[in-house]
Amino acid sequence: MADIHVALLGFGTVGKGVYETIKAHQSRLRAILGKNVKVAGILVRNIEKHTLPEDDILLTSNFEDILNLPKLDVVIEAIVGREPGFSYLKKSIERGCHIITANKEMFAYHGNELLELASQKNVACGFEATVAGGIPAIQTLRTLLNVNKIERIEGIVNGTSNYILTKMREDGVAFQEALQAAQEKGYAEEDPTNDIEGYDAFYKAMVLSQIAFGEQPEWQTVRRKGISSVSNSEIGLFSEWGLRVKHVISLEKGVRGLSCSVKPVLVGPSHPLYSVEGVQNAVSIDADIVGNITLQGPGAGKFPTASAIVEDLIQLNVNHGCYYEQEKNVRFKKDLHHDWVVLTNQTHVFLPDSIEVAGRVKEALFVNAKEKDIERLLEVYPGLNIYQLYGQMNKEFFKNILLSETRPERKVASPKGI
Ligand SMILES: NC(=O)C1=CN([C@@H]2O[C@H](COP(=O)(O)OP(=O)(O)OC[C@H]3O[C@@H](n4cnc5c(N)ncnc54)[C@H](OP(=O)(O)O)[C@@H]3O)[C@@H](O)[C@H]2O)C=CC1
Ligand SMILES: N[C@@H](CC=O)C(=O)O
Repeated sequence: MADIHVALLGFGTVGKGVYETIKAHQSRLRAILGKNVKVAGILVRNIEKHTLPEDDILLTSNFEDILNLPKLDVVIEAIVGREPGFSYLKKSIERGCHIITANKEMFAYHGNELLELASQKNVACGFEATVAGGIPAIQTLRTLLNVNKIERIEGIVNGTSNYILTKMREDGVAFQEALQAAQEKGYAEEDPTNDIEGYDAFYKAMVLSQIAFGEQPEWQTVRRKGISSVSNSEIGLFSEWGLRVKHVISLEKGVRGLSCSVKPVLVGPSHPLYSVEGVQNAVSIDADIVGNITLQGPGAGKFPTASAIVEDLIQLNVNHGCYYEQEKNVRFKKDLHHDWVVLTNQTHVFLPDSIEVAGRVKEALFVNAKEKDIERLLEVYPGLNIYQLYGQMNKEFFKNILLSETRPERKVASPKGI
């Protein structure tokens, strides 16, 4: 039986997950592909760190050794950052290899160029693992929603942030402790700045935007905020009110063109993202024919990510080179009003008439306003913490908050040991 020769660039959490998955599922892969999948070479930064269970795999820190392998069909990239991943994948395509990547930062910058080059060279490019770990969001958009026009995408796409926020709320642990646990579990990047400051989610939003809308918003117009400023006391207060802090990306065509935000928001129990907890991610897609589809599953980690990559391996053959680029969607919607919670921190805040106050509880103002009015407010009062509210700000909502406020002892989760 013939072999498919694969090279792995990177042998960390993801690379090892792919290797072990290929080994453990060889007979299934053989049954689907009619070929054995053989790992022929592995590229790492520092070979001293690694030992391989098989002798016939080339382990190297020199990419040229990989390119010079006598037989090479697919190059799977799971290293960190824009370079050298991009250059390595370009060279792999030029050699005539199919490529698969998990590297969202690199793909947000260079995805189009790689897809174009792959199509010229008649090879395929898989990138399922770049967004939301094991959830098949990319293939759903790429191959299953072609007649539908995508109107809006909303999602929790960073496993580390969701894991940290859940741990802080459920166990009262401090931010740093929760982050360390996420690193130990292989969810967070080696340098977790991208995870906690919202860059990782931003890159994933750009990849989604490209396939859903055929374009990306101007990067500098995107409001990006991570979770590093969310405190245990805020989480405790919101939790008393029945609300959860979630880090959410939102992509939509509005009157001001394609808009995108990446930020922590408040989610009420009636909203589908409320129950997405721990390392789970969710991608919620609104399309004109089908309506809403919400995909939920593990958003990071060794095997969920390996699952996305190995499924891409199957798609290379089944769906060779298929890439449907969404036409630029020219649907315009009204600039909508949203609900927001403004934590004034005792600052006296003057609100313009365009911001309607629905309620006030102690230092929190509950308002209804357009995003641009909130942006203007933040320009005047940069110190305010403002959360968009997902869920309904109705009578029941305020009744619950007022009830929680009149309870004799208010318990606010605080970091352990503080
Ligand atoms: N962890 C996760 O849950 C997910 C990660 N991803 C993405 O997958 C990629 C890999 O992530 P992960 O496995 O967690 O990262 P790790 O830090 O665990 O592993 C990175 C691997 O890449 C190798 N490497 C780094 N730089 C170079 C270089 N310049 N040349 C050759 N090899 C290099 C490292 O070599 P060495 O071992 O010698 O240091 C290591 O084996 C990242 O882009 C990440 O964003 C995507 C989805 C989920
Ligand atoms: N660090 C990322 C890994 C998956 O993309 C995350 O936490 O989501």
